[in-house]
Amino acid sequence: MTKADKYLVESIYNILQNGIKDENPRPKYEDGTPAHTYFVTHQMRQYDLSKGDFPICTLRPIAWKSAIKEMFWIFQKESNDLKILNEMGVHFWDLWDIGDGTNGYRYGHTVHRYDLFKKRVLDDIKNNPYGRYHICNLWQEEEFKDEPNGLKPCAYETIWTVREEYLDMFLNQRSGDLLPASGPGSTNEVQYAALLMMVAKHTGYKPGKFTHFVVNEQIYTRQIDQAKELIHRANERHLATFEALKNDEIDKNLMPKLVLNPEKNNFYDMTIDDFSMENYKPMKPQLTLPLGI
Ligand SMILES: Nc1nc(=O)c2c([nH]1)NC[C@@H]1CN(c3ccc(C(=O)N[C@@H](CCC(=O)O)C(=O)O)cc3)CN21
Ligand SMILES: O=c1ccn([C@H]2C[C@H](O)[C@@H](COP(=O)(O)O)O2)c(=O)[nH]1
Repeated sequence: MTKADKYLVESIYNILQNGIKDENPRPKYEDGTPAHTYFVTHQMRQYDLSKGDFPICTLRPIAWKSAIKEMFWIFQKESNDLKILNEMGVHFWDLWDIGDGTNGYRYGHTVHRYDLFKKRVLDDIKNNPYGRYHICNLWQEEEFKDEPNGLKPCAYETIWTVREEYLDMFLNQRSGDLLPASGPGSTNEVQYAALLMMVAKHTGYKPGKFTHFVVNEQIYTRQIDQAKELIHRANERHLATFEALKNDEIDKNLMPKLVLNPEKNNFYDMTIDDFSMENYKPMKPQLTLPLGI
Protein backbone atom coordinates (compact mmCIF):
# COMPACT_ATOMS: atom_id res chain seq x y z
CA MET A 1 0.00 0.00 0.00
CA THR A 2 1.54 3.26 -1.16
CA LYS A 3 0.83 6.84 -0.14
CA ALA A 4 -1.05 7.12 -3.46
CA ASP A 5 -3.26 4.13 -2.52
CA LYS A 6 -4.16 5.82 0.74
CA TYR A 7 -4.98 9.07 -1.03
CA LEU A 8 -6.98 7.13 -3.65
CA VAL A 9 -9.15 5.38 -1.08
CA GLU A 10 -9.78 8.72 0.63
CA SER A 11 -10.68 10.33 -2.71
CA ILE A 12 -13.12 7.55 -3.61
CA TYR A 13 -14.85 7.78 -0.22
CA ASN A 14 -15.02 11.53 -0.53
CA ILE A 15 -16.58 11.47 -4.00
CA LEU A 16 -19.04 8.67 -3.14
CA GLN A 17 -20.13 10.48 0.01
CA ASN A 18 -19.92 14.14 -0.98
CA GLY A 19 -19.80 14.17 -4.80
CA ILE A 20 -22.25 16.37 -6.70
CA LYS A 21 -23.92 14.93 -9.79
CA ASP A 22 -23.34 17.06 -12.89
CA GLU A 23 -26.01 18.23 -15.35
CA ASN A 24 -25.88 18.29 -19.17
CA PRO A 25 -22.46 16.64 -19.34
CA ARG A 26 -20.32 17.11 -22.45
CA PRO A 27 -19.02 13.50 -22.66
CA LYS A 28 -21.02 10.48 -23.80
CA TYR A 29 -20.39 6.79 -23.27
CA GLU A 30 -19.54 4.71 -26.32
CA ASP A 31 -23.23 3.76 -26.74
CA GLY A 32 -24.25 7.45 -26.88
CA THR A 33 -25.70 7.73 -23.36
CA PRO A 34 -24.75 10.98 -21.56
CA ALA A 35 -21.77 10.30 -19.29
CA HIS A 36 -22.67 11.82 -15.94
CA THR A 37 -20.17 12.12 -13.12
CA TYR A 38 -20.09 12.67 -9.39
CA PHE A 39 -17.48 15.31 -8.68
CA VAL A 40 -15.69 17.15 -5.91
CA THR A 41 -13.61 20.31 -6.27
CA HIS A 42 -10.10 21.44 -5.30
CA GLN A 43 -8.24 18.24 -4.53
CA MET A 44 -4.53 18.36 -3.68
CA ARG A 45 -1.88 15.67 -3.29
CA GLN A 46 1.79 16.00 -2.50
CA TYR A 47 4.68 13.56 -2.80
CA ASP A 48 8.33 14.13 -1.94
CA LEU A 49 10.33 12.14 -4.47
CA SER A 50 13.53 12.89 -2.54
CA LYS A 51 12.06 11.06 0.46
CA GLY A 52 11.14 7.92 -1.49
CA ASP A 53 7.50 8.73 -2.27
CA PHE A 54 6.53 7.74 -5.79
CA PRO A 55 2.92 8.24 -6.88
CA ILE A 56 1.78 4.87 -8.18
CA CYS A 57 -1.36 2.94 -7.30
CA THR A 58 -0.98 -0.74 -6.39
CA LEU A 59 -4.70 -1.56 -6.11
CA ARG A 60 -4.77 -2.34 -9.86
CA PRO A 61 -2.05 -2.40 -12.56
CA ILE A 62 -1.21 1.07 -13.89
CA ALA A 63 0.09 1.25 -17.47
CA TRP A 64 3.12 3.27 -16.37
CA LYS A 65 5.11 2.81 -19.59
CA SER A 66 2.25 4.08 -21.76
CA ALA A 67 1.79 6.99 -19.37
CA ILE A 68 5.45 8.02 -19.70
CA LYS A 69 5.41 7.56 -23.48
CA GLU A 70 2.60 10.12 -23.65
CA MET A 71 5.02 12.61 -22.01
CA PHE A 72 7.63 11.90 -24.73
CA TRP A 73 4.95 12.53 -27.35
CA ILE A 74 3.93 15.88 -25.85
CA PHE A 75 7.15 17.38 -24.47
CA GLN A 76 9.99 15.69 -26.37
CA LYS A 77 8.47 15.16 -29.82
CA GLU A 78 6.11 18.16 -29.35
CA SER A 79 3.53 16.36 -31.45
CA ASN A 80 -0.24 15.98 -31.75
CA ASP A 81 0.09 13.27 -34.44
CA LEU A 82 -1.68 10.15 -33.19
CA LYS A 83 0.32 7.97 -35.58
CA ILE A 84 3.48 8.82 -33.65
CA LEU A 85 1.80 7.92 -30.35
CA ASN A 86 0.42 4.70 -31.86
CA GLU A 87 3.89 3.76 -33.15
CA MET A 88 5.01 3.87 -29.52
CA GLY A 89 2.22 1.38 -28.79
CA VAL A 90 -0.05 3.87 -27.01
CA HIS A 91 -3.74 4.19 -27.88
CA PHE A 92 -4.97 6.49 -25.08
CA TRP A 93 -6.03 9.21 -27.54
CA ASP A 94 -7.50 7.15 -30.41
CA LEU A 95 -11.11 7.94 -29.44
CA TRP A 96 -10.37 11.68 -29.47
CA ASP A 97 -9.07 11.87 -33.06
CA ILE A 98 -10.70 15.02 -34.51
CA GLY A 99 -10.77 13.40 -37.96
CA ASP A 100 -7.32 14.33 -39.27
CA GLY A 101 -5.21 11.89 -37.27
CA THR A 102 -4.54 14.40 -34.46
CA ASN A 103 -6.17 15.44 -31.19
CA GLY A 104 -6.31 19.04 -32.40
CA TYR A 105 -4.15 22.07 -31.66
CA ARG A 106 -3.60 20.78 -28.15
CA TYR A 107 -0.79 19.52 -25.87
CA GLY A 108 2.28 18.76 -28.07
CA HIS A 109 1.07 21.14 -30.78
CA THR A 110 0.82 23.95 -28.24
CA VAL A 111 4.21 23.14 -26.70
CA HIS A 112 5.72 23.41 -30.19
CA ARG A 113 3.92 26.56 -31.28
CA TYR A 114 5.03 28.62 -28.27
CA ASP A 115 8.27 26.77 -27.43
CA LEU A 116 6.78 26.19 -24.00
CA PHE A 117 9.08 23.47 -22.81
CA LYS A 118 12.64 23.83 -24.09
CA LYS A 119 12.71 27.58 -23.80
CA ARG A 120 10.47 28.23 -20.84
CA VAL A 121 11.33 25.23 -18.70
CA LEU A 122 14.58 23.47 -19.61
CA ASP A 123 16.66 26.48 -20.68
CA ASP A 124 15.12 28.88 -18.20
CA ILE A 125 15.82 26.61 -15.21
CA LYS A 126 19.44 26.34 -16.31
CA ASN A 127 19.89 30.04 -17.05
CA ASN A 128 18.02 31.50 -14.10
CA PRO A 129 17.44 28.78 -11.51
CA TYR A 130 15.77 30.96 -8.91
CA GLY A 131 13.52 32.65 -11.47
CA ARG A 132 9.80 32.43 -10.85
CA TYR A 133 8.74 32.27 -14.48
CA HIS A 134 9.35 28.56 -15.09
CA ILE A 135 5.79 27.99 -16.27
CA CYS A 136 4.53 25.75 -19.06
CA ASN A 137 0.89 26.66 -19.67
CA LEU A 138 -0.96 24.63 -22.31
CA TRP A 139 -4.18 26.67 -21.92
CA GLN A 140 -3.77 28.97 -24.95
CA GLU A 141 -6.91 30.61 -26.30
CA GLU A 142 -5.42 31.14 -29.78
CA GLU A 143 -5.03 27.39 -30.13
CA PHE A 144 -8.73 26.90 -29.35
CA LYS A 145 -9.71 29.67 -31.78
CA ASP A 146 -7.54 28.32 -34.59
CA GLU A 147 -8.79 24.74 -34.02
CA PRO A 148 -12.06 24.55 -32.06
CA ASN A 149 -12.23 20.76 -32.32
CA GLY A 150 -10.45 18.61 -29.79
CA LEU A 151 -10.66 17.99 -26.08
CA LYS A 152 -9.22 20.95 -24.21
CA PRO A 153 -6.14 20.17 -22.15
CA CYS A 154 -6.93 18.74 -18.71
CA ALA A 155 -3.55 18.59 -16.98
CA TYR A 156 -2.64 21.95 -18.48
CA GLU A 157 0.03 23.68 -16.47
CA THR A 158 3.29 22.91 -14.72
CA ILE A 159 5.25 25.35 -12.56
CA TRP A 160 8.86 24.51 -11.68
CA THR A 161 10.89 25.73 -8.71
CA VAL A 162 14.53 25.23 -7.81
CA ARG A 163 15.04 24.78 -4.05
CA GLU A 164 18.76 24.37 -3.27
CA GLU A 165 19.69 20.98 -4.78
CA TYR A 166 16.07 20.06 -5.52
CA LEU A 167 13.66 20.73 -8.34
CA ASP A 168 9.98 20.88 -7.29
CA MET A 169 7.03 20.79 -9.65
CA PHE A 170 3.41 21.82 -9.33
CA LEU A 171 0.85 20.34 -11.74
CA ASN A 172 -2.47 22.07 -12.27
CA GLN A 173 -5.36 20.05 -13.72
CA ARG A 174 -8.74 21.62 -14.49
CA SER A 175 -10.63 18.33 -14.85
CA GLY A 176 -9.75 14.83 -13.71
CA ASP A 177 -11.20 11.40 -14.37
CA LEU A 178 -10.23 9.89 -11.03
CA LEU A 179 -9.92 6.19 -11.80
CA PRO A 180 -8.23 5.93 -15.22
CA ALA A 181 -6.29 9.18 -15.25
CA SER A 182 -6.11 11.89 -12.59
CA GLY A 183 -6.44 9.91 -9.38
CA PRO A 184 -3.67 9.36 -6.87
CA GLY A 185 -1.03 7.09 -8.43
CA SER A 186 -2.85 6.79 -11.75
CA THR A 187 -1.59 7.75 -15.22
CA ASN A 188 -1.43 11.54 -14.80
CA GLU A 189 0.56 11.45 -11.55
CA VAL A 190 2.88 8.68 -12.73
CA GLN A 191 3.67 10.49 -15.98
CA TYR A 192 4.23 13.93 -14.46
CA ALA A 193 6.37 12.53 -11.64
CA ALA A 194 8.45 10.85 -14.38
CA LEU A 195 8.63 14.18 -16.22
CA LEU A 196 9.91 15.82 -13.03
CA MET A 197 12.63 13.17 -12.81
CA MET A 198 13.64 13.75 -16.44
CA VAL A 199 13.76 17.54 -16.15
CA ALA A 200 15.64 17.36 -12.84
CA LYS A 201 18.26 15.12 -14.48
CA HIS A 202 18.58 17.39 -17.51
CA THR A 203 19.02 20.53 -15.42
CA GLY A 204 21.29 19.01 -12.76
CA TYR A 205 18.96 18.86 -9.76
CA LYS A 206 17.41 16.10 -7.65
CA PRO A 207 13.68 15.47 -8.03
CA GLY A 208 11.97 17.06 -5.02
CA LYS A 209 8.32 17.77 -4.28
CA PHE A 210 5.58 16.93 -6.74
CA THR A 211 2.26 18.60 -5.96
CA HIS A 212 -0.86 17.85 -7.96
CA PHE A 213 -3.96 20.03 -7.86
CA VAL A 214 -7.21 18.91 -9.49
CA VAL A 215 -9.97 21.52 -9.75
CA ASN A 216 -12.90 19.22 -10.68
CA GLU A 217 -12.31 15.53 -10.02
CA GLN A 218 -14.90 12.99 -11.05
CA ILE A 219 -16.08 9.42 -10.87
CA TYR A 220 -18.20 8.55 -13.91
CA THR A 221 -21.48 6.78 -13.16
CA ARG A 222 -20.34 3.64 -14.99
CA GLN A 223 -17.20 3.43 -12.84
CA ILE A 224 -18.85 3.31 -9.43
CA ASP A 225 -18.68 -0.47 -9.04
CA GLN A 226 -14.99 -0.36 -9.96
CA ALA A 227 -14.44 2.40 -7.38
CA LYS A 228 -16.08 0.24 -4.71
CA GLU A 229 -13.96 -2.72 -5.78
CA LEU A 230 -10.80 -0.64 -5.20
CA ILE A 231 -11.97 0.18 -1.65
CA HIS A 232 -12.72 -3.48 -1.11
CA ARG A 233 -9.20 -4.42 -2.25
CA ALA A 234 -7.65 -1.82 0.04
CA ASN A 235 -9.67 -3.03 3.02
CA GLU A 236 -9.04 -6.67 2.35
CA ARG A 237 -5.30 -6.64 2.02
CA HIS A 238 -3.87 -3.38 3.22
CA LEU A 239 -5.82 -1.90 6.10
CA ALA A 240 -2.98 -2.37 8.57
CA THR A 241 -0.64 -0.22 6.55
CA PHE A 242 -2.98 2.79 6.74
CA GLU A 243 -1.80 3.61 10.26
CA ALA A 244 1.84 3.05 9.36
CA LEU A 245 1.47 5.37 6.36
CA LYS A 246 -0.14 8.02 8.52
CA ASN A 247 2.72 7.79 10.98
CA ASP A 248 5.37 7.64 8.23
CA GLU A 249 6.58 4.26 9.44
CA ILE A 250 6.60 2.56 6.06
CA ASP A 251 9.93 1.17 4.83
CA LYS A 252 10.33 3.26 1.69
CA ASN A 253 12.85 0.77 0.30
CA LEU A 254 10.01 -1.71 -0.17
CA MET A 255 7.77 0.79 -1.96
CA PRO A 256 7.47 0.92 -5.75
CA LYS A 257 10.06 3.24 -7.18
CA LEU A 258 10.66 4.54 -10.68
CA VAL A 259 14.33 4.54 -11.63
CA LEU A 260 15.82 6.63 -14.46
CA ASN A 261 19.08 5.55 -16.10
CA PRO A 262 21.77 7.60 -14.32
CA GLU A 263 23.87 7.79 -17.51
CA LYS A 264 21.32 9.85 -19.44
CA ASN A 265 21.56 13.58 -18.93
CA ASN A 266 19.85 15.04 -21.97
CA PHE A 267 16.07 15.21 -21.88
CA TYR A 268 15.85 14.62 -25.64
CA ASP A 269 17.93 11.41 -25.50
CA MET A 270 15.78 9.72 -22.87
CA THR A 271 13.59 6.78 -23.95
CA ILE A 272 11.25 4.39 -22.21
CA ASP A 273 14.11 1.87 -21.95
CA ASP A 274 15.85 4.29 -19.58
CA PHE A 275 13.09 3.69 -17.03
CA SER A 276 12.48 0.73 -14.76
CA MET A 277 9.89 0.29 -12.01
CA GLU A 278 11.19 -1.46 -8.91
CA ASN A 279 9.06 -3.30 -6.31
CA TYR A 280 5.84 -2.84 -8.28
CA LYS A 281 3.43 -5.67 -7.46
CA PRO A 282 -0.07 -4.39 -8.23
CA MET A 283 -3.23 -6.30 -7.29
CA LYS A 284 -5.04 -8.08 -10.09
CA PRO A 285 -7.15 -8.51 -12.10
CA GLN A 286 -7.22 -5.26 -14.05
CA LEU A 287 -10.54 -3.37 -13.91
CA THR A 288 -12.44 -2.31 -17.01
CA LEU A 289 -13.19 1.41 -16.86
CA PRO A 290 -15.77 2.65 -19.41
CA LEU A 291 -14.71 6.15 -20.49
CA GLY A 292 -16.79 9.24 -21.14
CA ILE A 293 -15.81 10.39 -24.64
N1 LIG B 1 -13.20 10.65 -19.85
C1 LIG B 1 -11.90 10.73 -20.14
N2 LIG B 1 -11.04 10.25 -19.25
C2 LIG B 1 -9.71 10.30 -19.50
O1 LIG B 1 -8.94 9.82 -18.65
C3 LIG B 1 -9.26 10.90 -20.70
C4 LIG B 1 -10.20 11.36 -21.60
N3 LIG B 1 -11.51 11.29 -21.30
N4 LIG B 1 -9.82 11.89 -22.78
C5 LIG B 1 -8.47 11.90 -23.25
C6 LIG B 1 -7.51 11.21 -22.40
C7 LIG B 1 -7.23 9.78 -22.75
N5 LIG B 1 -6.78 9.26 -21.47
C8 LIG B 1 -6.75 7.91 -21.16
C9 LIG B 1 -7.30 7.01 -22.02
C10 LIG B 1 -7.28 5.66 -21.74
C11 LIG B 1 -6.70 5.22 -20.57
C12 LIG B 1 -6.72 3.76 -20.34
O2 LIG B 1 -7.40 3.03 -21.01
N6 LIG B 1 -6.02 3.26 -19.40
C13 LIG B 1 -6.06 1.85 -19.06
C14 LIG B 1 -4.81 1.15 -19.46
C15 LIG B 1 -4.57 1.18 -20.92
C16 LIG B 1 -3.34 0.41 -21.29
O3 LIG B 1 -3.10 -0.67 -20.74
O4 LIG B 1 -2.59 0.90 -22.16
C17 LIG B 1 -6.23 1.74 -17.56
O5 LIG B 1 -6.66 0.70 -17.13
O6 LIG B 1 -5.96 2.73 -16.86
C18 LIG B 1 -6.12 6.13 -19.69
C19 LIG B 1 -6.15 7.49 -20.00
C20 LIG B 1 -6.87 10.28 -20.47
N7 LIG B 1 -7.92 11.07 -21.03
O1 LIG C 1 -4.91 13.68 -19.02
C1 LIG C 1 -6.16 13.65 -18.89
C2 LIG C 1 -7.01 13.90 -19.94
C3 LIG C 1 -8.36 13.86 -19.74
N1 LIG C 1 -8.87 13.60 -18.51
C4 LIG C 1 -10.35 13.54 -18.33
C5 LIG C 1 -11.02 14.52 -17.42
C6 LIG C 1 -12.45 14.51 -17.92
O2 LIG C 1 -13.14 13.39 -17.38
C7 LIG C 1 -12.28 14.31 -19.41
C8 LIG C 1 -12.34 15.61 -20.18
O3 LIG C 1 -13.63 16.11 -20.18
P1 LIG C 1 -13.92 17.68 -20.05
O4 LIG C 1 -15.41 17.79 -20.26
O5 LIG C 1 -13.15 18.37 -21.13
O6 LIG C 1 -13.51 18.12 -18.69
O7 LIG C 1 -10.99 13.75 -19.56
C9 LIG C 1 -8.02 13.34 -17.45
O8 LIG C 1 -8.45 13.08 -16.32
N2 LIG C 1 -6.69 13.40 -17.68
